[in-house]
Amino acid sequence: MTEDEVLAEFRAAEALLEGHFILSSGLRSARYLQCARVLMNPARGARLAEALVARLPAALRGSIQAVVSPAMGGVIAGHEMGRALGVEAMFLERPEGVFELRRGFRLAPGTRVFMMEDVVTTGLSSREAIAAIGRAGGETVAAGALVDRSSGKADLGVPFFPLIRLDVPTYAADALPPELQAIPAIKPGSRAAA
Ligand SMILES: O=P(O)(O)OC[C@H]1O[C@H](OP(=O)(O)OP(=O)(O)O)[C@H](O)[C@@H]1O
Ligand SMILES: O=C(O)c1cc(=O)[nH]c(=O)[nH]1
Ligand SMILES: [Mg+2]
Repeated sequence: MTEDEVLAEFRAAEALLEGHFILSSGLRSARYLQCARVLMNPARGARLAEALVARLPAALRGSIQAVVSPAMGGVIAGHEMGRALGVEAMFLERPEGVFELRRGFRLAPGTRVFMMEDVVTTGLSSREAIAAIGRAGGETVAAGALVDRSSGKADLGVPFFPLIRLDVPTYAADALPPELQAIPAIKPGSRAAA
């Protein structure tokens, strides 16, 4: 699947939003990739996961033993990656503020994990997820995301395979351009405000 074909899936899902958004990191942006709208169509989610799996080096692909993803945004993306890779998919959640495996999910020591996100902006959520996988005994051998909007800046500490890379500007809350200052901000994600 080409970058244009992936973007066409996002457009068809009405997932390319414009406005004034408060991101998980607290940064602001005039654009938001609403992956939940992409993944609400199971066939579309499966197509995108298969496209990402097809991009993984064969040796890596064959070595992955589990997919782990950070809730909420990563849950469906991770589940579809598990289906495409033929391995189990689990998710991390943070009801007490720090990502952990719950619900009986567990990793045998040394399990080779693919960490799957929906979107990477600063990479903080991904790094927190990878740290939680390590605490649970797993080894994150690579990470993926539907979208890397970090402009190539996010360093996850493991090989990273985004389906598409987008260059989308972000701004500190006290350095907004006039067009964003003029619009009320909304916060679509679920991380508690800092
Ligand atoms: O790279 P980062 O700067 O960490 O930003 C990306 C993260 O932000 C969003 O999640 P959010 O924290 O909004 O919560 P959600 O997944 O529960 O919607 C998204 O799902 C990623 O997890
Ligand atoms: O950084 C984020 O929180 C974020 C950006 C984006 O475009 N989409 C999303 O779901 N989260
Ligand atoms: Mg998230």
